[in-house]
Amino acid sequence: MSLLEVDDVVVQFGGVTAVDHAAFTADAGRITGLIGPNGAGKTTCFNVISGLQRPTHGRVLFEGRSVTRLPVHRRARRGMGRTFQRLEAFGSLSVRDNVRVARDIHRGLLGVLRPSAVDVDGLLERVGIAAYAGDRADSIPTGAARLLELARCLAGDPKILLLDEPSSGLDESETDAFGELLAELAAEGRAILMVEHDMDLVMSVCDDIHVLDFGRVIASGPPAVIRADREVQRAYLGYADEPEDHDRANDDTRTDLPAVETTMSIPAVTP
Ligand SMILES: Nc1ncnc2c1ncn2[C@@H]1O[C@H](COP(=O)(O)OP(=O)(O)OP(=O)(O)O)[C@@H](O)[C@H]1O
Repeated sequence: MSLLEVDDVVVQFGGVTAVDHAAFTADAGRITGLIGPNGAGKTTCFNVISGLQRPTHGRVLFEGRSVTRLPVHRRARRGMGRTFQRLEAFGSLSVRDNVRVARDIHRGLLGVLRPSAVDVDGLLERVGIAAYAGDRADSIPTGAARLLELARCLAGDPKILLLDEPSSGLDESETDAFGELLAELAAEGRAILMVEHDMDLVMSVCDDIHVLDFGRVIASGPPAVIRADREVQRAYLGYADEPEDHDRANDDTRTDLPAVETTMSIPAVTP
């Protein structure tokens, strides 16, 4: 049984079908990528999983039980943690206090009665932003703010981490360190489901990948399978059968993923 199961989910906004009978899973101890072109329905799926969006049809199962009708905070209590594309920290609080607040909110009344085992400074150290602990959250670089989001999420000790564009704003060495941290978090038994546009990161850290296009899951599998999938290549690049038309693919306005072109283009044919 998978920790998280998205079962035949449909989301309609008026006449727009944002998610179209999507079904996929995320397992404990594994890193799962949810990828797809802009507007494919990735964030809407995250909203359905975390409880911000009620699906028009379908279910979300967590640990084998439906959470489809549970509000956000009750899903969080069950062990679902989420970061957002837009940074959500309290700007006027220090980095350390932001994580403290996240930890205490998660624990609710219990937090007042019993000290938490979550070591806030240890968490800052772990995600690599201990140097900013005393700084106001709105004064730190974007990459550090992105890692603060992760620390705030980890403060609730989630069983699954739902990460929305977690590497945006990170430089190359920060992204490498971030990939290693994700692998460690998964090795501890957490499930990680991430929406991510950096294909180098996705292809190097994910165990499983689900590809959405126009709200439908068009492919699921390990990175090597996804990389070779012709429908995925078509969805991302606008071509699959005519590699000589690469320049035309570059003009495809639905493709804003330059990293994909280097990592997912059809391998050159050697004579
Ligand atoms: N609240 C809304 N009302 C109407 N349409 C919406 C709403 N939210 C999303 N959509 C539409 O649903 C579709 C899926 O959007 P969504 O943001 O989930 O895609 P995405 O894959 O996360 O895109 P991106 O990579 O650009 O963040 C898009 O066509 C979008 O315009």
